[in-house]
Amino acid sequence: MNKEEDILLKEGKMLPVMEHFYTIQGEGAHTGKAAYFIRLGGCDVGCHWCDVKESWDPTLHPLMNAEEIAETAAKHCKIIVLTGGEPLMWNLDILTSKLKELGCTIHIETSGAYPLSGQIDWITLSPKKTGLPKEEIYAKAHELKMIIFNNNDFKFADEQAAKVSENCRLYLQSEWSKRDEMYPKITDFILAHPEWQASVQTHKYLNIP
Ligand SMILES: C[S@@+](CC[C@H](N)C(=O)[O-])C[C@H]1O[C@@H](n2cnc3c(N)ncnc32)[C@H](O)[C@@H]1O
Ligand SMILES: Nc1nc2[nH]cc(C(=O)O)c2c(=O)[nH]1
Ligand code: SF4
Ligand SMILES: [Mg+2]
Repeated sequence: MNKEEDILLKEGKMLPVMEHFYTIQGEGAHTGKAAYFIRLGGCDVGCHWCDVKESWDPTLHPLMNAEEIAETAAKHCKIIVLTGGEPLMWNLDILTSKLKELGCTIHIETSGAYPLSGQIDWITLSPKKTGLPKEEIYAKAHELKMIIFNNNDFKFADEQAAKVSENCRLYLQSEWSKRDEMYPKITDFILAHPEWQASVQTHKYLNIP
């Protein structure tokens, strides 16, 4: 990245966009709703099971004008999901203020490993041991979505749940390749701890993006 691009990124005027698409939210509290997804490149959290590793290197994704991407998204629908990669690596101020001006509700999918920026209406926090959330985001999260890859992840889920607000919804989602092994365990866990709910990556069953 050259100096000029670096400045535009810091100001949030340009963002590395890996892909943007209109689909149905597959996970969490808003499952089943039409939403426009904007997937930003760049992540250094390093989950070995990440289902979008192609997003990690931000230099592989074209820089797009933040206001233009907002306009494109808002033409399709009014629920916009910012994801990645790790969307909070970037300054989201310009993108989100344009989306707000266009009447959108803005959701974010984040590990919380970087400081919050922009105007966000719904925060889905999915903490990772390899890059723990910044302390400030716990109180602001609307849903906590813990990925269960192995048995130790139930303990990590409980520890993270102790840090969010009382109103925050709590979800357990199996890591996709472990779903046959982990959903029976998630079921038992939820029956014993009914404050938790199950989240399934429904878009993968529907064969949609
Ligand atoms: C690809 S991440 C991008 C947003 C952000 N970096 C994060 O991790 O929250 C979007 C969501 O997918 C989840 N996820 C990623 N890979 C997964 C997998 N193999 N199985 C289940 N969920 C996965 C993440 O935990 C996160 O909730
Ligand atoms: N349909 C659909 N729903 C999703 N919810 C969170 C996703 C993500 O990758 O952040 C995602 C995704 O990639 N597709
Ligand atoms: S934090 Fe999100 S994008 Fe980054 S590696 Fe983990 S799941 Fe993938
Ligand atoms: Mg996904």
